[in-house]
Formats: sequence, structure tokens, C-alpha cells
Amino acid sequence: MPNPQPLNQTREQITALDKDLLALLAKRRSLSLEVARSKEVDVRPIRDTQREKDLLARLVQQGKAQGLDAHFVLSLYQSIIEDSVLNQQAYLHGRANPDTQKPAYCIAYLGARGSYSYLAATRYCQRRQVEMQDLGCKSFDDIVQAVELGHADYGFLPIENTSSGSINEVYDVLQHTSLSIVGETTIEVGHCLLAKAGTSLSEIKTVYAHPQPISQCSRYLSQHPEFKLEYCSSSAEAMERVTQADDKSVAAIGSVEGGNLYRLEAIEDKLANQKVNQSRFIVVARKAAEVPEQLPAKTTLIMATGQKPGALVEALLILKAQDLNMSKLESRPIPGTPWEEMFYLDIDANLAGDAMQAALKQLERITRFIKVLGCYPSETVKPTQLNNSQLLIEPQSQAEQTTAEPPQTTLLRYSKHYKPEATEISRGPLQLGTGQFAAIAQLKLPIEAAELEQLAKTVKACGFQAMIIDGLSRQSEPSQSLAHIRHRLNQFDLCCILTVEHESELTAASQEADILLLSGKLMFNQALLMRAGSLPIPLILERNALASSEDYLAATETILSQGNQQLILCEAGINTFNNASHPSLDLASVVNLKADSHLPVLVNPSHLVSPQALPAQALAIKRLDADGIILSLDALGGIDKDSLASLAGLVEALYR
Ligand SMILES: O=C(O)C(=O)C[C@]1(C(=O)O)C=C[C@@H](O)C=C1
Repeated sequence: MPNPQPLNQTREQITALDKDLLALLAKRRSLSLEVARSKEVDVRPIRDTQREKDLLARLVQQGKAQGLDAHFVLSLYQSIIEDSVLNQQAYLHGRANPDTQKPAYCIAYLGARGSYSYLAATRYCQRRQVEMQDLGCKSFDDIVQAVELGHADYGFLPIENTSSGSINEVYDVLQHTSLSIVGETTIEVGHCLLAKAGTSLSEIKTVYAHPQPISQCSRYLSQHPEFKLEYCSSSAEAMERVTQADDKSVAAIGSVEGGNLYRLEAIEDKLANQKVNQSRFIVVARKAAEVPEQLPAKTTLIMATGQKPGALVEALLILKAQDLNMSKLESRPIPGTPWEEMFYLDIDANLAGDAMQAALKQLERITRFIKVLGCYPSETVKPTQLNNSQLLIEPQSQAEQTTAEPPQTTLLRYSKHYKPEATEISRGPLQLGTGQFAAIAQLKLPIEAAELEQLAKTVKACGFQAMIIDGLSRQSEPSQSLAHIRHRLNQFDLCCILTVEHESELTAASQEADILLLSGKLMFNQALLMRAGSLPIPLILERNALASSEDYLAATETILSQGNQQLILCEAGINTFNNASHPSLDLASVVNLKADSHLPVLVNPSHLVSPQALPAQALAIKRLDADGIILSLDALGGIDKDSLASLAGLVEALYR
């Protein structure tokens, strides 16, 4: 084998090549801006997916000829195009709002330099090529106030995170502000353990962090029980405390970029529970902005609907009639009015468009309160994909075969096209799909017989019609005990629902339950779904927190195809962008399920919302036309007298 050239020499060549690559990328960027100028004149949409497909297919082919992997070329160019699209958007948005064209923006954000909010703001300014003057704030209220009083041009507020879900305090702040949302931006949140240079992991005793990163890195932290956690008001404060400490036993959770500002080194990285950990920020300003029609726009509004059944559904049907897609629906309590709630909606549309204007007029007529919080360019750039033949991983003949297949015309059994009338399921006192709203309590085994009897009596008195029993494997004598459990519940006129969490529990549970609940954990177990689908007993299929709505409906179809048509759907939280530790309540999905399917839909918000937010969320669930709610007694503060009393109040309000 010939001797390789000296390492230094090769590295120098790579360095020079990388410099050339950067120069070429910068040149491509300026050409992309030139395209934006043409599109401004011709009023053409920024995104041209056909052009992107052609370009990507050609590049993959050219790359392959030079030995480059197709997926590598594809993902590289997807991010180049994302950058190109976002730059064009920023340019055209600036042109449509001339008063935003200034050399510097003063930005109010949470924490100090180096916090994630600071990094998001920096990114926003860089994209617009303006200098950033930063104004670190201690709270979301301070940020809003700084902008309202004119101390800052823009405020940055984190609105959701892929691991920890929606940030409720920000939604609450938005209820009272006169500011408008004028932009959004999403950043990758790469949590690292930051310490003074030269520190080793074994030296760390104390970790400083903001509560959000602590919850987003819970899995990593649970592997280090030796760490003492100290909460800070921002990641910047955490880093500052490490810098100022006298010894090396302390570390902070923060980003590499943030750490650089405080001269801290990342001694561990990729701490977040989720591989993809992103935070979305909204940008607020005193004056609303206009979004040119070529840009993909989002409109955010808040509304309070009338206090009558079906009022929210009526509002959402207006959006449907105007063909407007709702990408987010959140519900928050109205402070001081515990049984009322405010809805936040993100709609994929331009406020100035005819559809949105018509929808707003109709919504005004049926709501008690409605306010547009802002219209801004959507920064979600969905990557254009190639099919397998374009990726050159499928022989041409096979590719032709695939495309030549006739379109699927089979009607899916869960859909309203297949069966327009609602499926009714009735078991003892529990009736679903009949237009009545059901309340179902949930309890974890083991439990003493006497305690169960007492509880069943109270739960019935609270107004519940059924009780779900979880944790069957914890009972010492399963079949014997299950028979007793059912008997006790039925004695108090409660329908007995047993949760199947393991495949082995299916047979015994199906013999003793009035209804079976298949835990979301089993949703991808095809064989089990098929077995359950052939049982003559009503089933509740819980949605897996990681499942897309397509996955969920496919699992539904598997059960129905086996003959069992007594199927109930159950939303119990999903990961906003794939999150296992803190699922959020997906109210938009409840709307879609009710619109598309004839099957009854239950919602279980127990582990997803705080006990304080529960009353408003429960009412929201009812207004979305869900068929019932599941309330876990364990999650809602146990089974003591006080918790049961507040639960009784809640159930009563739901029946009103
Ligand atoms: O060719 C265009 O129309 C562009 O805007 C440029 C570009 C690119 O960066 O290549 C960006 C966005 C379009 O969707 C297609 C291609």
C-alpha cells in the first residue's frame, strides 16, 4: 500500500475545500434572494415543489455518479432549500412591512445572553441581517411589558417544545396583551452538560438548570442520582452560576453555543429524552404585520364560545366549510372563571385572504369573544421528498409497477363514508355514541375489597357510569379477583372496564370485563389487535403516544376487519413532535376523529393537564363533541374525601 500523504497536508486541503464550499453556499444564497426579487414582481409563491423535486432528483443522480450516498445528498439539499425558503420569506416579509427595515432590533427575551430564547432571537436577526440589541428579562410578563412600553421592538416567547409540550404560561400571557404575533421561529435545543474547562463527569455533584431542560432531560438525569439539582430562572443563570463557582463540582444544562459565551465546555451532550428536541418561539410586536400572499401564512386567534353544547364544534365547522386547516388547538382556563375556557387556534391561512375573512365574520356571530393575535409567515418548511426510484434504490421496472397500481378505492370501515350514522355502544349504565356525555373513573390495582366497595359507592354518587381498572398483573389471583371486581362494580351500577396492558392478560380480562381497554402500549401489536377484533366484547383502543393519526386509524381498521364493530376510540395524549415523557392533549385530533369516524371517542386528560386546569379542559373536551371523559382517580390527587368532592363538582358541571 502506498504511504498516505502527511495528515496535516490532507487536513489543509480539507480546510481549503470547506472554505470554497462555504463561498459557494453564500453565492447560492444570494441567487436565491435574486429569485425572491423576481417572485415579488411576478407575485409567485415562494415554494415551487416541482422545481425542488427536479433539482433533488438530478442532484441525487449526479451525486451517485460521484460515489455519494443518495440519502446524504437528499438531506443536505433539503436543509439548503429550507434555508433558501426561509431567507426568501424573511426578505419578502420585510419588503411588505417597510417600518421593520432598520439596522438593529431591540429584542426582549427570557434570561440572559446564552439562554435558548437568546439563541432563537439571534437566529431571527441573523436571517434578517440586522444587528441585535438584547434585553434579557426575568419573566414572560416582563418581556410583554418591555415591548408594550416601547423598551424593545420585539419580544420572544417560547410557545411549545417537542419534549415538554405547550408552555401554558405563555398562552395565559397572550390573553391580556395588546401585542400582535408577527413571526415564529423554531430552534434545535441540543442540551449539554456544561462545566469549567478540564472538568470530568465524576467531579460533578450539583447541576444548575431551568425546570424546562430538567424535564426534557429527565431520562439522563435519572441515570445520575448522584447529581443534586438546583432550579434556575433561565439556562443563562445556570451557566452564570457555574462560571462564578469556586470549584469544579458544578455543571449547568445548556447549549454548546450558550456555553461558549460563558467559556464552559460540554462534557456530555445529547442529554434530551428525545432525539429531536426543538422549541418554537413566537415573536410579538406592538404593530401587526402584513404577510404577502406568496408566503405560507399562519393566523393565530383566541376565542370563547357560547356556553352551550356543541358551540365549539359549530365554530370549527365554520373553518372546515372555508377549507381552512387548523394546525393547533389549545384550551386554557379564563382566570377567575373556573368553569370557562379560552381556545387558542393556529390556522394555516393568511388573515387577509377571503376564506379567513369570511370565517372571522361568521365566528364573530357565534362566539362570546374573539381576537386575532396575529398573522405571520409560517416557518415550517416541509422537506420535499423523492420516491424510491428517484432515490435510485429501486429497479426501474419495479418502480413502474408501483406507480401503475390502481388507486385504492376501498372504503375504510371506521369512516363516516362507510357508515354515516354514529356507532352506539351501550353496556349497563354506560351509553356511548348516543349524544350523551359519559364520565368514567379510572383506578389502579391493587386495592382491598372493602376499599373498592366504598370507592365504587362514592364514584357512583359522583355521577360516573363506569370504572376502568388498571394494573391487572398486580393482583395476586387474577381470575378470581377479576370476577369479584366486576361483581362489586356492577352492584353499584357501574360498568366494569378492564385494561389490558400485556398480551397475556387478554383472555382472562375478556371473560370478566363488560368492556376491555387496550392500552396504547399494545397499539402496534398487530396479532393482539386481530385477536381482540375477533372477541364479542366492546373494546376501547387507546392511542399510542407516539402514533400518528394514520397509525391509529390503521390499528382501528385492523380490529374492525376482524368482525368486532363495538370499538371506542380513546385519546390519551401524544407527543407534540414525538415525545415519550410528557405527552400533550391533542384536541385537534379529537375534532378530526369526530369529523371522520362514526366510532365513539373518549378522552383521558388525567395525566396531561394539571388538576387546576382540569375543569376547563374537561369542558373543552365536552364541547368538542367527544362522547365521554376518563378521569384517573390516582392522577387527580388520590382517592381521599376532598379530591372526590371536587371530582363530583366537575362531573356535575359536565352534565349541566
Ligand atoms: O427556484 C426557485 O423558485 C427558488 O425559489 C429557489 C429554490 C432553491 O433554493 O433551489 C427555493 C425554493 C423553491 O421551492 C425552489 C427552489
